[in-house]
Amino acid sequence: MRNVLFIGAGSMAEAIIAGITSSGAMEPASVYVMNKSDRARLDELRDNYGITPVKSGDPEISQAELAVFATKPKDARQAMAQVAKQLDPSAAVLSVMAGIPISLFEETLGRRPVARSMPNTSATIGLAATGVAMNDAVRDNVRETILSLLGSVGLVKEVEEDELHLITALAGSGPAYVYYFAEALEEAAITSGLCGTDARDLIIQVLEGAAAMLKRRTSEPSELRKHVTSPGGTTAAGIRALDDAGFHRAVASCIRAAENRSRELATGQ
Ligand SMILES: NC(=O)C1=CN([C@@H]2O[C@H](COP(=O)(O)OP(=O)(O)OC[C@H]3O[C@@H](n4cnc5c(N)ncnc54)[C@H](OP(=O)(O)O)[C@@H]3O)[C@@H](O)[C@H]2O)C=CC1
Ligand SMILES: O=C(O)[C@@H]1CCC=N1
Repeated sequence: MRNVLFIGAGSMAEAIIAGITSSGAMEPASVYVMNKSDRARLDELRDNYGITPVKSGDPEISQAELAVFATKPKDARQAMAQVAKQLDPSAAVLSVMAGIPISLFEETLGRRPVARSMPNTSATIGLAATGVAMNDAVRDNVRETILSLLGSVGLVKEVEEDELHLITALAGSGPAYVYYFAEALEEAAITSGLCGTDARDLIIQVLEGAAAMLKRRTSEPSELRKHVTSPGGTTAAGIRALDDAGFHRAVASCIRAAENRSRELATGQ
């Protein structure tokens, strides 16, 4: 892929730009970025990553082989309209927007290869967990390019388009749940008397250690939990308190609410 155009220059665009430029998947100068109006933001991305800011009407738009749509879902139609006349008919589309269906790109930008993905902000450090669905105009070479581009910023699973709602709830939003859990742990630790720095350092190490243990895949999560839980001990008391507070129910509601919201976004709500 020679030239990639990002339409939208917010946190998700930056996470992917950081990932693909630092991994060497793309030459920074071949990465073009446009937004709605925030020129200072484009300059910041240029200074940090060496990418090329562009605006509507610039010739780079018609040179793009891949257009990455990364605006908020509510701005999707306007963003498509902004480049529709200039995009080359053979340019492929990669969307990272929650809820926006492949069919909307086909209707607005004409029949062309479209991949709809759901990465997450851990793309910044090459650790995204991404789901992607593609239309049948995507040929093998474009599929490989898209999978390798997304693969350069983390793990990628090719899925059916309808599954992306659940993947958005689980993996797109997922880092926020972990940060929220970290916030809650830190608040509890500080309230109970630990200093902020110690609490933060210990929590980060707990999360990193537990993720690394899970990643070895030598034991099920429930087995790993049992190894920590001595009968009549502290962990059992803590888990009982989580269960009494409806932990499983809360997590299930969280995923269901996020999945439902993704389905609503697909209908323009
Ligand atoms: N944040 C996350 O964790 C994740 C987000 N996503 C998806 O990524 C998308 C972007 O989210 P996020 O990066 O957080 O959003 P941000 O609000 O950070 O960024 C949105 C960007 O879109 C630009 N924009 C708005 N309208 C237009 C337009 N008409 N033409 C060109 N650019 C436009 C904005 O420009 P300006 O500032 O000039 O208005 C801004 O650069 C969303 O659809 C979200 O669902 C997916 C996975 C994870
Ligand atoms: O909250 C959102 O809508 C976006 C999609 C997944 C993560 N952030």
